[in-house]
Amino acid sequence: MAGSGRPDWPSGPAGNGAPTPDVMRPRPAPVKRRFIRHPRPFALEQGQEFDADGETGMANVAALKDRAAQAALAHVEDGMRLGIGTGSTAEAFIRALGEKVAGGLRVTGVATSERTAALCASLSIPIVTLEDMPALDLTIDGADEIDPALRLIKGGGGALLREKIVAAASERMIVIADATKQVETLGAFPLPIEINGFGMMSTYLAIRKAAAGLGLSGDIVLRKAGEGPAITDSGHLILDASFGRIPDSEALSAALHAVPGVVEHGLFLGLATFAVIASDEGVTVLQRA
Ligand SMILES: O=C[C@H](O)[C@H](O)[C@H](O)COP(=O)(O)O
Repeated sequence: MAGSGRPDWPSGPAGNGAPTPDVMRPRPAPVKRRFIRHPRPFALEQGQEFDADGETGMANVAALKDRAAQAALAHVEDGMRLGIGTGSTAEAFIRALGEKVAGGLRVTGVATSERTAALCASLSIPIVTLEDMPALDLTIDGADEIDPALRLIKGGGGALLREKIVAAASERMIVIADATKQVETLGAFPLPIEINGFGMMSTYLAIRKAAAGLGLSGDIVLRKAGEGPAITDSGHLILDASFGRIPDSEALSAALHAVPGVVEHGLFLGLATFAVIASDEGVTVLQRA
């Protein structure tokens, strides 16, 4: 675009004329995870890979998710108002909850995504909206990363906004995870940032600047779903920011919230009451350090 001072953008992915800068290229599908999150307690070599569905080095990851989900179920009491999370670990919990409900447990849930709402409906778990039931007793949800202070990265499944609203409306939040999610410092998992589609390039640049002010850099990419951008349940876009290591999550959270166009980010700070972590050694409860 000669003379405008603006680079030439390819045509927009959002169907609204919004630009697609090179830096916002799609993220490759995370088929395999490199084992960098937590060297213990598994009998894996540092750097060894395992399949996302859990074939290497420790018991099937899906089985660990089930184990964490079952342990969390013990905290669900008759009559509770429940926030119900999103993702594969949350789905293990929902299936276990469905069996309890079929056996007579009475709960009323608020779903953190359309996907979760559909699964709950298929299992006859009663679901209402957060407008109908704005205060909740307990939310149970998964996470992408958990640090020793129970700070979380969430949003790998794109549900961060509703998940955060629901968690904040709950008296307690229990995080369920397999032990690969434990990290010393957040940031190996790209941080999801939900943004409004309007002015997304300006928002992207402002995020870069805010992060640079905290000494953070790295790729920030627009999440894709097939050929087009991934659209959240609330109609927004997601940027995944690979900062690598986030030494001050609170400062980054505040800096991101100050950017117009940022709807929410995947740093969950001060929301988790405790975490139920499943590994080959069993289930441990992680309290805030
Ligand atoms: O948006 C998705 C959520 O934050 C999930 O809870 C998170 O990505 C963890 O998902 P999973 O249990 O599938 O690893």
